[in-house]
Amino acid sequence: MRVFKFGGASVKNAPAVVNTASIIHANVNGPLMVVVSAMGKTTNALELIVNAILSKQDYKNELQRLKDYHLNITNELFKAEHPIHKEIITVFDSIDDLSIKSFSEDQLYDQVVSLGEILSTLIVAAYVNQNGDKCTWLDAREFIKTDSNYRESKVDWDSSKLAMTSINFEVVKCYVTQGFIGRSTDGLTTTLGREGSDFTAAIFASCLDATSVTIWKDVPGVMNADPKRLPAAIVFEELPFKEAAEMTYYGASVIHPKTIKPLANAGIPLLVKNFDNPKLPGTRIHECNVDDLPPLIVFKDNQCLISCKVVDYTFIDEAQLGIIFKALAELSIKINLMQNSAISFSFCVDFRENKILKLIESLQHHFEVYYNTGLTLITIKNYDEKTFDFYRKQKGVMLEQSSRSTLQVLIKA
Ligand SMILES: Nc1ncnc2c1ncn2[C@@H]1O[C@H](COP(=O)(O)OP(=O)(O)O)[C@@H](O)[C@H]1O
Ligand SMILES: N[C@@H](CC(=O)OP(=O)(O)O)C(=O)O
Repeated sequence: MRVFKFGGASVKNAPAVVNTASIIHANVNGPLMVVVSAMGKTTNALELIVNAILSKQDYKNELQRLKDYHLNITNELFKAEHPIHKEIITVFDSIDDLSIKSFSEDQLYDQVVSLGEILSTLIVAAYVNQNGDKCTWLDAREFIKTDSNYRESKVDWDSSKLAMTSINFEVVKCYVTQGFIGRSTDGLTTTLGREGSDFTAAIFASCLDATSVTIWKDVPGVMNADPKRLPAAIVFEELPFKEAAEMTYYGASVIHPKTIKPLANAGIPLLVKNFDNPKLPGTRIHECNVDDLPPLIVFKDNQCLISCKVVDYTFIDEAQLGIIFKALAELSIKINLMQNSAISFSFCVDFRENKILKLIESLQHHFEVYYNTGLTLITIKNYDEKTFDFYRKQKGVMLEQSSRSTLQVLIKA
């Protein structure tokens, strides 16, 4: 059994859905589990709608725009009498009901934002069937069981695996299901964190003991840098799980960071392939050794550098670090780079405004706090002399750190 995952770019408009269906067609004899994300930038649009509902602002225009976007796609793909148009309208109508229910902010977020994946999978499943291939729409929430930590839910692996024993590939060869979403024990829809559909593919693969996972992207495979940043980047034919895990940890957005662990633990290869050119070999991530990997460069934008300086010339010690780490843990903020001197501790984190302002406020009770935003963290794994010199000499370096294999520089662009 194999798992395919199609992201937002693979289903961003009608021709993209047709292309996705053609890739499914070539593999539909299965057994196949197809995981699909929301179309294009739908999740961002649904976030705007949730924010408008929460701040009691008008959300109807944005909702109409998103509804039109989906209905334009169904109008291009299906005849007027096809039931899909009505199904899509029903999903959009449900947002009005959700907006007046007494959910917490995060619960409301998950109930609304998860609808992007419901919409896309209804359309893809209907189109694959119209195309003459048999596939069954599967509600991922019946199988991906999570805790109640809305927006960033943790998977209950045992319950999910148990639920998946009812999936029968003898009866149905091809299922189409949603990435990114699950269900809590409270019975409400949950989400697994932004860009979490790759992770969903890994969960299904691990629980169903798949032979491989293929994630279909707009790039020819995993490259030694984001080709949008470095057009000369080269494609890896194969990569060890360890290298891929580290790349994602440093911020390479081509694969969601939680995807690698379940696959590596189960020994399930991860293939990254190009949806525009499925014949290209792509990248195979598996247990292997690759000698002489080229320097691997990861750019992580929207970084914030925070420096905590002691106020009375005490040296930075374990107690002071304890205060800083406790504040970070309470807000679930991950450090991307850190460095200490005698009287100050500096660290770099993703700039999520709400959380960071709360963090700074809490740290100001103990330290003089300085911070800079709008920074980019560049990580170069397996650097050579040329890349090492080049990135250290970038303009605006604010912090720099290197080990025997990895150089990190934080720059103000
Ligand atoms: N090392 C890398 N190799 C290939 N693509 C990368 C890399 N780092 C970042 N990317 C970016 O990842 C994008 C694909 O991921 P993403 O946009 O999340 O796809 P989707 O949402 O369709 O799943 C590419 O368009 C590319 O710009
Ligand atoms: N639609 C969700 C989940 C996801 O993984 O999307 P994509 O596969 O397009 O990155 C998001 O945008 O966060």
